[in-house]
Amino acid sequence: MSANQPPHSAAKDLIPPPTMTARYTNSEWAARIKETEKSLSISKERHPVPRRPEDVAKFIDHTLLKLDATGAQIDGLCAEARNEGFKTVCVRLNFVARAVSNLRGSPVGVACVIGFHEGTQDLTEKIKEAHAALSAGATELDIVLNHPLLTLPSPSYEEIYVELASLRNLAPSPVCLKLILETSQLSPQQITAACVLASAARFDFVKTSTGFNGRGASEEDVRRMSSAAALLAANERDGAGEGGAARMQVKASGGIRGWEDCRRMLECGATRIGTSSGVWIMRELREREKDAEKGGGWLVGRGRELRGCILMRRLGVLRWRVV
Ligand SMILES: O=C[C@H](O)COP(=O)(O)O
Repeated sequence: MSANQPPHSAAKDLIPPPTMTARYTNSEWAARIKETEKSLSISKERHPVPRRPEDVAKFIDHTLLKLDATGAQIDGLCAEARNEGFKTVCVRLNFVARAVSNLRGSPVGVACVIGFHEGTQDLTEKIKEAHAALSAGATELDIVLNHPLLTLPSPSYEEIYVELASLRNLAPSPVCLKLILETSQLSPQQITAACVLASAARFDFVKTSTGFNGRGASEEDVRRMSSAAALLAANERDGAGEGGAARMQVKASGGIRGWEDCRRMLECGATRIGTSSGVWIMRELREREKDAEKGGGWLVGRGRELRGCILMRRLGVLRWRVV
């Protein structure tokens, strides 16, 4: 099956399964979340970052979610994704079938946003959208968390979990499920809570932002999400928690405009980048490669004083620039 074929052979006839029932009460969830927050230590690790454009491309969801996007723009997006070797194109439901048809025969997947961008649609609506997206051939679903339920004075953890588990039930692996937290709307503790619930519902990714509400991805949020995912997976291995069988990954999205933003997110532990600037990032990387070929070079260090240096030689002059 190619990556952009419907994940279920009979996806067109798929009947949405019944919604899941609650797993724990709100106070039981609250205790689990509190325990996770207590044991959470935010990693300062610098994750290895690829540099070659063709390697970076595999981390990128090439995204076009503007409400006024046209069919021609979606065709262009798909052509760019094919050329660059991006991981997926990320589009709204009305363009999934078009993107699938454009990308047939290529390894580029099609991600569809669900509940975009507020996240407050009821579960039936989200299930309908997810079902339609899968039937049209989406391979990944980026679902917006109903974040107002998490920010209530008494958060509705039960309701959030039922929603996530029901969507996972509708879209089992290998469909890749990402939960968009909209971190700009959440406190650090609420971000941890969302990670606990997503992991318990066996989501593949937690994702920072829609790009339509408040600030986008931040290093702090990505580090917190990545550390929480690692802790939850370790707890699961020890039989002590609610973590997914596999470690959840982190998608950074919103406001990632150039290579420097992209690099910082990968270094903090993101393994997927959602951006509408993918082509510019690739262009920038290629220009850097050309610079290096002209006689300069990249020196990347992890010394105490310098995080990394670019050695550039232009007209026989050596120049150092701290990055
Ligand atoms: O999901 C991805 C975001 O919508 C992309 O946001 P951006 O347009 O700020 O790159």
